[in-house]
Amino acid sequence: MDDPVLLTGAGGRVGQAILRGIGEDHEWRLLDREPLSADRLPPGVTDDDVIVADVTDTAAMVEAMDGVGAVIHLAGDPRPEAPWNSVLENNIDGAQTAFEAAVDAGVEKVAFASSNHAVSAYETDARTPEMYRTDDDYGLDGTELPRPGNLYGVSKAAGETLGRYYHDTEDLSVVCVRIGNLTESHPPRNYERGQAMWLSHRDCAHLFDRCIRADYEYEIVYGISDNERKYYSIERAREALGYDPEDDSAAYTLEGEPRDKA
Ligand SMILES: NC(=O)C1=CN([C@@H]2O[C@H](COP(=O)(O)OP(=O)(O)OC[C@H]3O[C@@H](n4cnc5c(N)ncnc54)[C@H](O)[C@@H]3O)[C@@H](O)[C@H]2O)C=CC1
Ligand SMILES: O=C1O[C@H](COP(=O)(O)O)[C@@H](O)[C@H](O)[C@H]1O
Repeated sequence: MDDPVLLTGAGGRVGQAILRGIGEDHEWRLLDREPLSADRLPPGVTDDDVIVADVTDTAAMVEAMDGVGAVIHLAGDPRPEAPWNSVLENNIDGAQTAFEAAVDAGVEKVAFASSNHAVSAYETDARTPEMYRTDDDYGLDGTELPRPGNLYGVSKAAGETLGRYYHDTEDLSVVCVRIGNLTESHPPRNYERGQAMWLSHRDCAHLFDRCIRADYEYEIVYGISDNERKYYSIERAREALGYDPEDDSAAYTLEGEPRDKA
């Protein structure tokens, strides 16, 4: 596809993992409410391609979407403990503004950054920590109802529902990626939950590349690496998007050391 991709929240952890991995593979328009320093821009992207704006600003969002082929919507409050006023404004209002602006501008597809916290209440006391281990069969595949464990998770479930609404009423192609736990270089240390839902930087970049390139209607997929410990299925991401991850937290010790060097 030749049209630029709008990436909101471009200066954050997920945005930078995407740009470092596939920054040279697409034309970009980058949006964040914080200015982006030159070291956060991929080669060929200049300040002219950067918009400093809040995702709740309708006029700025409509302008940012002009001529865009696809949107990766990451901007929001990522804190599991975030208070209601923040997730209401940044995550729910922000997502609604992004989807509506995409429709207004005739954008074809939107990838929405959802979260494991949209379903974290499935991790009951009776199921944990066993469900984080390889010898346990309990799993989620994206067809289950949301079951948030906090208000941040509620906001992500709301974003998924907004995506469903804009798909059904406006024919917008929407993929909701329930991202696990993104860390660089090694999985989260001494944290079984984090190792079960690890998303490496290169798998993150590849997954969102597939969100830009694949054809889909409405999808909910899990965004994790191919971890041996996983309780989230990545089959739908493979089938609908052509996701083919390379990493597995089992290649590291619980302390995060590569096993071939341990
Ligand atoms: N990092 C992770 O492991 C996970 C992240 N996610 C989701 O992915 C998205 C990105 O997360 P991170 O990169 O980790 O967060 P981050 O905090 O590192 O980056 C978020 C970026 O969005 C910008 N932003 C926040 N609110 C904004 C607003 N109202 N308008 C414009 N820009 C705004 C911030 O300035 C920041 O650059 C979030 O929606 C988060 O909920 C979901 C699951 C796991
Ligand atoms: O949605 C998110 O999830 C990850 C993993 O959650 P955690 O509670 O196990 O740390 C979190 O690190 C990230 O900040 C958040 O946006």
